[in-house]
Amino acid sequence: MSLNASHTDRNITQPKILIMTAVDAERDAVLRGLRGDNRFEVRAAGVGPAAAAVSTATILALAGEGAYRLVICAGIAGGFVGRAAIGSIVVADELIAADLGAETPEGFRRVDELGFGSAHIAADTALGERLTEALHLAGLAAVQAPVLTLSTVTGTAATAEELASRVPRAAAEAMEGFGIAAAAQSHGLPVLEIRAISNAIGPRDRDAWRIKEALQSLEAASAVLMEVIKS
Ligand SMILES: O=C(O)c1cccc(C(=O)CC[C@H]2O[C@@H](n3cnc4c(=O)[nH]cnc43)[C@H](O)[C@@H]2O)c1
Repeated sequence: MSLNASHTDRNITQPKILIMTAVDAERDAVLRGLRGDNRFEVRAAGVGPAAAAVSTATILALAGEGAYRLVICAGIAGGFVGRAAIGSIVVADELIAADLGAETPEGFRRVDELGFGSAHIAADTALGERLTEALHLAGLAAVQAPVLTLSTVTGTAATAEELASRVPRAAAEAMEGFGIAAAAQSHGLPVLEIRAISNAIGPRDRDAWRIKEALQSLEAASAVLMEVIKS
C-alpha cells in the first residue's frame, strides 16, 4: 500500500526547538507569544545555572539524538544602564559565565586564562541577527550583545561597574544562559538566549523590577521569533 503525501508528512517527526526558561511565569509568557506553534517545546528549568544545565541536559538526553535542532534560553534579566533599558530585548551573541574564574590581588581572572576550559559559548549569531532585525521591524527595542550568567544577582553599583568594565559589550545579566548553553553544546546543538529587561543592574531595589512589563516584552519577542523561524 502506498501512502499519499499528506499521510507521509504527518508521520515525519521534525526536530523541535527547545526553549528553556527559569520560572513558570516566563514559560507562560513565551507560550502566549508562540500561540500553540508545535515546532517549539517550552520548559521551566529552575533558577540558576546548575538547575538550568541539569534540566536541559536531562530533557535532551531523554528525548534522544535528533529530537531537537536548537536550544533557546529565554526569560527576564537585568540590563546594564545605558546599554539595555527596562522593557527592551537583548539577543545574546555570546553567553558568558561571568563569575567562572578566580579572584586574585590583581583582579578577576577568567577560567580561560587559568587554563581550565572556557567561560564563553558563542550563540547562533546568524539567527540572532535575523531576530534582532525582525524585533526592530516590529517596533521593539532590541540589541544583540553578550549576556552574562551569574549565580548571584548583582546588588551594588561597584559590582555592576566591575562587570561592565570587565565585559564592555555585555548588555544584560541573568542566571541560566551559560548552563543551558553548556547542555546544548554537549549535545552538539546551537544555542540562543533572548532576554527581556525587567530591572537595571546595580543597587538592589526589588520594588523597581518591572516584571509584568518584561514578561509582556518576552511574549512579544516570542511572537516575532515564531515568524523568524519559518521552517
Ligand atoms: O515574581 C514574579 O512574578 C516573577 C516572574 C517572572 C520571573 C521572576 C524571577 O524572579 C525570575 C528570576 C530570573 O530572572 C532573571 N533575572 C532578572 N533580573 C536579573 C538580574 O538583575 N540579575 C540576574 N538575574 C536576573 C534570572 O535569570 C532569574 O532566573 C519573578
